[in-house]
Amino acid sequence: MPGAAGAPGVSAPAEAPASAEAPGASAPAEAPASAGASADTSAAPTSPLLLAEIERPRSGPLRDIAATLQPEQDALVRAPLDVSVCVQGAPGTGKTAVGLHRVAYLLYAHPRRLSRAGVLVLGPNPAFLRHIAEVLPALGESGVRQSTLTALLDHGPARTTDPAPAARLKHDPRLATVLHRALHALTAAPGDADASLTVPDGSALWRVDAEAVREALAPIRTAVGDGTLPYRAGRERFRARLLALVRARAERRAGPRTAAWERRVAHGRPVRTLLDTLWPQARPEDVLRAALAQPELYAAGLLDADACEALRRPATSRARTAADLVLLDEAAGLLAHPPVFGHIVVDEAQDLSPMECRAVARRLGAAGSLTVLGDLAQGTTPWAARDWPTHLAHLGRPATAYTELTTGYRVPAPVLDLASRLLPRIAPTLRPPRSLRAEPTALATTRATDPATLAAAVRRALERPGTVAVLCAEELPVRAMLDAHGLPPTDRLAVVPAHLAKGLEFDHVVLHDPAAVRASTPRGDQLLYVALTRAVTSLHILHGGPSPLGASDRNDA
Ligand SMILES: Nc1ncnc2c1ncn2[C@@H]1O[C@H](COP(=O)(O)OP(=O)(O)OP(=O)(O)O)[C@@H](O)[C@H]1O
Repeated sequence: MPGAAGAPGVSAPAEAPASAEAPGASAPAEAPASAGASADTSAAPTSPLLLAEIERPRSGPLRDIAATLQPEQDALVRAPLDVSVCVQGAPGTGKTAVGLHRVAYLLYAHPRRLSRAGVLVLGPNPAFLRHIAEVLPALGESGVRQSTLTALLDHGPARTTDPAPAARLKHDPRLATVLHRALHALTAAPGDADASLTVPDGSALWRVDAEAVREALAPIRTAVGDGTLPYRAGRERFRARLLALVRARAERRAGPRTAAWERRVAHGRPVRTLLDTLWPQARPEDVLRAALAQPELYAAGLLDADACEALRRPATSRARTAADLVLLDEAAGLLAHPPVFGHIVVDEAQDLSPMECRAVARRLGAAGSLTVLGDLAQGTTPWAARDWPTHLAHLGRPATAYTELTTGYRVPAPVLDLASRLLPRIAPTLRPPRSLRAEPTALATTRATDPATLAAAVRRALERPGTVAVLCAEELPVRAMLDAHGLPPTDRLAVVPAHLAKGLEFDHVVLHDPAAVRASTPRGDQLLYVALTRAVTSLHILHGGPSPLGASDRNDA
């Protein structure tokens, strides 16, 4: 393993361990706080260099932190390539930064293996990808694919939406079995395969009887049935077996055959017709359509009648929802394996559904490893992870090493302490984070949400250096309020709906109407937790009702 001096942009801090150890030894137990390594820098004085670096005003996207990487972060960055790591971390503990520096380090340490196998960084949305886009190039790495999951799956856009119950069901891992059964039903069971093969060849006719065809088909069908062979590869293997049977008969009577003869027979009409009967061509859409048209047929023992009804869609429907794209990917994965990567970083992993986790797992090579970054407390999707062991199993790496980070670099202490009041409700097993930065005047609250108060709060924030964001439930009404007061969006001022703020950070945040943010989604407490934890320097909360989380109204941000 190269020494600290070698890796470009990933130099070890003075206190860093000399060699990389896998953080944590095993998958987390049910209560993750007790498992693996955990952060506690309470004894270490905070270096002025580190504080200056964190507090340097933002003028653009996330920066590299190579010069001030902390020992607990460095150990994660340098975990060996064949070790998958899961980092549970409170907001602003440096998970994203760690994941990106790990990519740079691994590419430095294993250039040939990883440039051949490829590295993928998955983020929750395009705004997040823009936020992190500069880090890897700054560390000297430009060949890494950075993508959202939807863009990676590449099954086109969603054209409509599912009712909530149907969407939840479609993200349920039992749908993998439903699709598998639907595909399996497309092939005739060997017992039903009463088809023989007759191949005309000049003046000869080569016959393979139905019994021999059945025998050829059975083991291939079993391999596809138990998931060891993709469907399309099964069809080609069946074709090859049929060809071998015809060739054996022809060679017994007429001597050796040529490669051209083999090609002609393998792709000629008799073999093609038999294949289409016993092993028809299938597209992902066919599998999904079949499964949703008659869910009760394929979901027996898995889903009850109500669930089947919620899933049902006429076979003629061309509707395509976001969840359908994930199911199409599952079906496509049954037909043929997608290209794989040598290492995948999954950021905001807590928000993936089990079916989305499977889409990630499909793209990880057999020898590949994962860096899973997330926070159970920030799970805002209806299917967000409730615990890591289950999630890591869906990601195909149940034995992933687990680490919990609790030292907050981004968010000042008064703000992080306020947000942490939500933790007993949203993630009771997690330990509250501890901010590295005291910043006693970082938090202000005002009991008013009207446009004039909002504009005044924004103007006050703009007087200070750095970026300003208004976080809110809905973007357009807030933009209209600011426009009316001569405050259009600029390089320094953004209006961001809370559900798109995940992973982002701003020097100053004005949180407009937290009650509306909370009410905007069933996992409103989690969304509020995200919104409360985006500020590096100041958070000003404008609220209409009782003070959020019992914060006393103060106007000193
Ligand atoms: N060692 C460090 N030195 C300097 N800055 C750091 C360090 N660690 C983290 N930071 C800074 O803290 C901020 C938060 O980091 P990051 O976005 O990686 O946190 P996160 O855990 O992914 O947060 P979230 O859960 O909100 O997505 C960033 O500005 C990052 O550069």
